[in-house]
Amino acid sequence: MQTRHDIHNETDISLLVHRFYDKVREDALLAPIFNERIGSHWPAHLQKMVYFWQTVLLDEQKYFGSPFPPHARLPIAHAHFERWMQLFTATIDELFDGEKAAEAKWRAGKMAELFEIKIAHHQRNNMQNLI
Ligand code: HEM
Repeated sequence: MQTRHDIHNETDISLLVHRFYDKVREDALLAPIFNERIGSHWPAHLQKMVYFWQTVLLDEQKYFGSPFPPHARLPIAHAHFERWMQLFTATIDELFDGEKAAEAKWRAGKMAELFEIKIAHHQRNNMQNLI
């Protein structure tokens, strides 16, 4: 078996991103949510996510967006975040091993937690506006 190494460069990030979203696109819970929004723009989304993780993990400033707003109105809750994290963790563990690999899982977990709280807040406020 090939030994796993740490995440070092853009090639590693690109492999991580492509493998992860391959899993997402095969997942019965997550695929419809992503496909509904992304439609035929998968190549652009994947490129953006490579830039995002390059920025977060390698300190190469390639992503200049705001990560949260596109998620605010997605019809997702705890189960979706749990599955997202399972697939992300499985992808990292299959491909990499090391400090950056551990940091990727840690950062993803923190962002997932934050997004989940903000989305739940957003959903509650929207409900209140309807009453
Ligand atoms: C169940 C969990 C999640 C779902 C269903 C989800 C779904 C999506 C979708 C559909 C988009 C594309 C939006 C668009 O192009 O209109 C997107 C963008 C993005 N997602 Fe997620 N996401 C999830 C979790 C996360 C987490 C945990 C992170 C961070 C680690 C993350 C980071 C991003 C970033 C950086 C973008 C690009 C934002 C931009 O356009 O600048 N997502 N996500």
